[in-house]
Amino acid sequence: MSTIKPTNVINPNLLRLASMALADVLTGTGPADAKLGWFFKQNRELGTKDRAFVAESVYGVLRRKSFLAFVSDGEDPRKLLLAWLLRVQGMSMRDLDESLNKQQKEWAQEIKAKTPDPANAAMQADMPEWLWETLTKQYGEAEALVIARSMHLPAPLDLRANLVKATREDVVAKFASENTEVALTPYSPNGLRMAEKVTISRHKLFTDGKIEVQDEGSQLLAQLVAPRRGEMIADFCAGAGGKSLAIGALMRNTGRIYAFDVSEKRLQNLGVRLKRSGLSNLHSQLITSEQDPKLKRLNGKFDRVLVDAPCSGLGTLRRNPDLKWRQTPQDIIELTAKQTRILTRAAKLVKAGGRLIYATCSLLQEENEQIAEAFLVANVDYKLVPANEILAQQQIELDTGKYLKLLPHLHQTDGFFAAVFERTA
Ligand SMILES: C[S@@+](CC[C@H](N)C(=O)[O-])C[C@H]1O[C@@H](n2cnc3c(N)ncnc32)[C@H](O)[C@@H]1O
Repeated sequence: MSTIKPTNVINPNLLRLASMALADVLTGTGPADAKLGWFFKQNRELGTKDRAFVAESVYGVLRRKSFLAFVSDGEDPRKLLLAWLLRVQGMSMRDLDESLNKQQKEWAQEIKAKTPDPANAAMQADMPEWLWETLTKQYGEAEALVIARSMHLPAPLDLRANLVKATREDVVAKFASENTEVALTPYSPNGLRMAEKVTISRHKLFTDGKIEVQDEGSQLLAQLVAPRRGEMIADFCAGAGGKSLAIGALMRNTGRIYAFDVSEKRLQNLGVRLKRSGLSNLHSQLITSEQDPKLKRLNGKFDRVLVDAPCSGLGTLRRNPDLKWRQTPQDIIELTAKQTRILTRAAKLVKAGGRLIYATCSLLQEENEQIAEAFLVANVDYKLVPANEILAQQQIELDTGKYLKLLPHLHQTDGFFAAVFERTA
């Protein structure tokens, strides 16, 4: 839904700046969020509203790029931006009249006149051909289209109450006292969903560590790990610690969590979040790869090992729409090989009777079911534990079968997949 108020925001200079930011992002040479961060550093004079406009328009164009390229006859960022305002945001020529020069007004007329062929499903889905074909093979055309379209909308802002410092009720009461509308997430017992986007990073609840930003789906993965107090847990691909922190809180700061990752920068971010969280049961450890010799002494030591594997991220297109244009079929082949290597190594860390949880934020069977099934064939000392049974034990009413499979249009979360294996010997 548009938050842009044309009359008080858009002006020719802002359109120019947004086009520049978009041009940079469209080079595809790096993630959109990093490119935008760099752009804002170069343009420090931009105020909050102007930044919001630039970010919203860049992400808006990325979500609908193939449709917008069709109606604007190419990938000129100035035309794409105009097309987004007119054809996606529903602005009229009158709304934009004072912001456009003569040439832009001519472009706008042309953009308004073009209509794509309604039978072109890949354009309706707004995906590259290879991805659209893969999804239709997997889900059938009708469901693939619903999934693709659900990714055209931005994600809501989800929070997790940090049980070490506050209950969900405390957090709701605080927001209510400020007249900030917030709903309880339907599945995660500790989650909250903001009715509107707010700048949460300066809110006292956030700076005090009583809340964290975390998609409800990601919170559910921590629930699927089902850690018990006092246990030894490994988060093998911990990144900036979204799931490690949620697991630590579920354990009420008892036991020990090892947060491994190959990225020093991500582990540094985890350190900042860890300080705010008040947890003292989390130990982060940089590794060189899944074969790092440091891991050897930990073989067979863990009750739970989570592998939140590096993946295509195609389940997060609401937040990272650039991924659908940046990923290639070759990337998927390389990722699946890496996922298998990481899962195979991480499995050695699990003790007999312990569990290994494999998770991705991908929509593709190649990265999900196929990895899980091949793992079970190659590792006869593991058996599958149905995800629906684990969630039911946690009093979470969510049954997606033996695997956890979350989709935005069904669960209002990012797209996630998870499989749980138990070590039998
Ligand atoms: C999906 S992200 C993890 C997100 C994180 N678990 C969270 O909840 O915020 C995948 C992570 O795997 C890490 N990674 C990539 N290759 C790895 C490897 N060989 N061993 C361990 N971690 C790896 C990446 O640096 C990245 O942080």
